[in-house]
Amino acid sequence: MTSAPPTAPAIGRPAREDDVLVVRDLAVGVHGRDLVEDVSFTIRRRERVGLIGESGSGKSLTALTLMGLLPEGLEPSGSVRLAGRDTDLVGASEKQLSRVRGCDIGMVFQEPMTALNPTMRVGDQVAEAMLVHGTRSGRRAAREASVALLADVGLPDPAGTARAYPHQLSGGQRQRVVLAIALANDPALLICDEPTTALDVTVQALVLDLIVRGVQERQSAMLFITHDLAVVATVCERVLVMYGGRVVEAGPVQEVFTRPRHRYTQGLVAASDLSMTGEGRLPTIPGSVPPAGQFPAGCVFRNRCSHASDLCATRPSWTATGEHGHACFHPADAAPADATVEEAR
Ligand SMILES: Nc1ncnc2c1ncn2[C@@H]1O[C@H](COP(=O)(O)OP(=O)(O)OP(=O)(O)O)[C@@H](O)[C@H]1O
Repeated sequence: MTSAPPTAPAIGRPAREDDVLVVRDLAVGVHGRDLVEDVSFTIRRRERVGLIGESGSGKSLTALTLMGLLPEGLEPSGSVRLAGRDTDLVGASEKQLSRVRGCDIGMVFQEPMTALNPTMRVGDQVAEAMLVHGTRSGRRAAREASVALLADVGLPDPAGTARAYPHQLSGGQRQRVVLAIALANDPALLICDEPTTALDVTVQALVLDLIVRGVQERQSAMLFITHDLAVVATVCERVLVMYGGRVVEAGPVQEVFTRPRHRYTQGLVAASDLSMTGEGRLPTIPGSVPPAGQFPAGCVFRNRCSHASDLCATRPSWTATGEHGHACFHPADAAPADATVEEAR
């Protein structure tokens, strides 16, 4: 077994040339307490990574930090680097960040209406995204490309849809417009935060399919935030599990979901649709997520964990076998670790 210094668990893999996003020791603080802490991971080209955890785990704050969109008063620290950009996105100026957003990083959030301008035709909004970042020269070329892109995301009558205002479209159609805008400049990374949660169940699968197709065609990487483990199992190859503002487990989806090691992940999987057998009720994780700043010291999950011992009052180090790592003193199904912390980073 190898162990990390208790204050800085490493989550990730060896650095590689095809790393698109490298996040190191990311934290988000407010009034002297950390809402997100020690978050480190990498995403490679074409890789689709899920970020899961209950409400209040720190998923959205992590994503907002990557894009420089944290609300006023929240302080990021650590480092976020994108392939091809010299600047660290943590601490970058608004000018630098706005070049990255919409060009290197595309974004799809839960509620499409908040991402769209209600007073502008949707075709113009897609064209604008291309013009702002200079990937199309000339309004006419951008307009033509925007209609093609609206067709690409499966909108019927793309030329007619381009002339519509957001309120004239259904929720699923609006989210497809947002996806078209997010993909307009062939981003290196697409970040999706619960992109289908607000949609009618009948269109959820369609939008998921379009998202996956969109990133595959552009060879983009994706970070996909959701509560829904079944969705992660469908669209992602790798998963990060967050709890209490930290990543507690990470690895290939199939491995993490079939052989979870952290007791929190084990609870999430048992309580998810993945465990649905058609009989009886799913178990739940005892207790609830504490408010930010009220997680226990040491292992953040220990006050809800039936395996917790005195050891858990100290911070568990990050332990990895291959690409599957966890931070838990009493893991389930623990194979012997084979990676030192430096190797795992
Ligand atoms: N502006 C803020 N000021 C203070 N605390 C905040 C702020 N924004 C979020 N938090 C707190 O930080 C913690 C993490 O929030 P975050 O939104 O990242 O969780 P999440 O895992 O994305 O949850 P959900 O799935 O519900 O979106 C929560 O306890 C939340 O209340």
